[in-house]
Amino acid sequence: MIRFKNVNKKYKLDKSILTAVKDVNLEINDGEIFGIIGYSGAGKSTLVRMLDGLEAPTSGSIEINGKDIAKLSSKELRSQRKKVGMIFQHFNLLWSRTIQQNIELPLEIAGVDKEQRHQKAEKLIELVGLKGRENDYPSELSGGQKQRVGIARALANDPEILISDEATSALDPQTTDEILDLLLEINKKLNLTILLITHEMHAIRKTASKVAVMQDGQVVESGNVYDIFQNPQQEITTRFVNEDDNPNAKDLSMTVDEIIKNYPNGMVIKLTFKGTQSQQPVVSQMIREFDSLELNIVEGSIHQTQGGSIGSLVLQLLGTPEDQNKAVEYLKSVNVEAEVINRG
Ligand SMILES: Nc1ncnc2c1ncn2[C@@H]1O[C@H](COP(=O)(O)OP(=O)(O)OP(=O)(O)O)[C@@H](O)[C@H]1O
Repeated sequence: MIRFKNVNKKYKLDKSILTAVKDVNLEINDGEIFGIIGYSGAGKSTLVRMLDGLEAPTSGSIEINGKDIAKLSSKELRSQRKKVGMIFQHFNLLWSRTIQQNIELPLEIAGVDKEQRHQKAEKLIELVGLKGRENDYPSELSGGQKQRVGIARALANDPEILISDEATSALDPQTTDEILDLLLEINKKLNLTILLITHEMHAIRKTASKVAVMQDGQVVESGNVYDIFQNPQQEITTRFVNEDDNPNAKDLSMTVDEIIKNYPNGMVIKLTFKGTQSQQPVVSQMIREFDSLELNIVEGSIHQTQGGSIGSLVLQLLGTPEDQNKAVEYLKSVNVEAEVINRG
């Protein structure tokens, strides 16, 4: 477990003192993906530097598995730092080294022999999906592939914690999603604790189970990602949630009148998902259950969080009126909110 206890970090400037981190208290459980979100200057990197032992808090403490990092001897700190892997926005790869050599670098520094280094790098290359590219140079890779090398290198020393510091900020949306999927896979496979530092709520929604929102050095809101998406308390959190095109923040693109005009037949219903684990089986089960039932998707916007699906789906149900009614009852019985917009 990682524990930030009343952590403050102040910097002495020429004529004043700048508080970069103020009274931060956080607990991050083993194996959890924990997001820290904030705009530039919020104090995220300062937190990370303190967690990696590069800087000490001005007051308060940061503990990893019960040990205060600031109190470790330099030898203990070196061995502790091996347990923390880092990936960065600009990858920080060595351009004169091949992919394999980049991944082997931390093992070389740790004094691991050549054969073991090779074996380990091969496994990691496979894990991050870069088999066949071992002898390429970073300049020959796309941004997403470079980040895969960064991830493999960060895992070389079998860390317990992976810090992702804006690791997807330089990538396009599709590549971002591929890297986030890889982080999720690694988290599950290796039971790795991942600290996801970002200014993108999308990255948090897709991967993290908990999140802390930082502003001016303080954690202004924290909790389960799903709850925070449903009900943000602070203005800044609402802004982040809306930036992610949150389906809760938007009404349907068609008005009810337009829906009725465009879909005059059958029954039109709006389903609202609030943390449903999977909406597809619910809908396909419903069609299978009632023989005469057919459906058209009118519109919808559903996003996935680690706590389940959120959003809404408007469906036109065709079939006997009896089956339409039974379908609505069925949806209610599986805890899906179903509002009848129109009966044709
Ligand atoms: N070594 C330092 N000396 C003085 N001030 C610093 C130092 N490091 C950070 N700061 C200040 O602390 C505040 C928090 O900076 P920090 O880099 O932690 O924010 P951030 O959320 O990581 O932003 P970014 O994403 O832009 O890096 C900023 O006002 C910054 O100018």
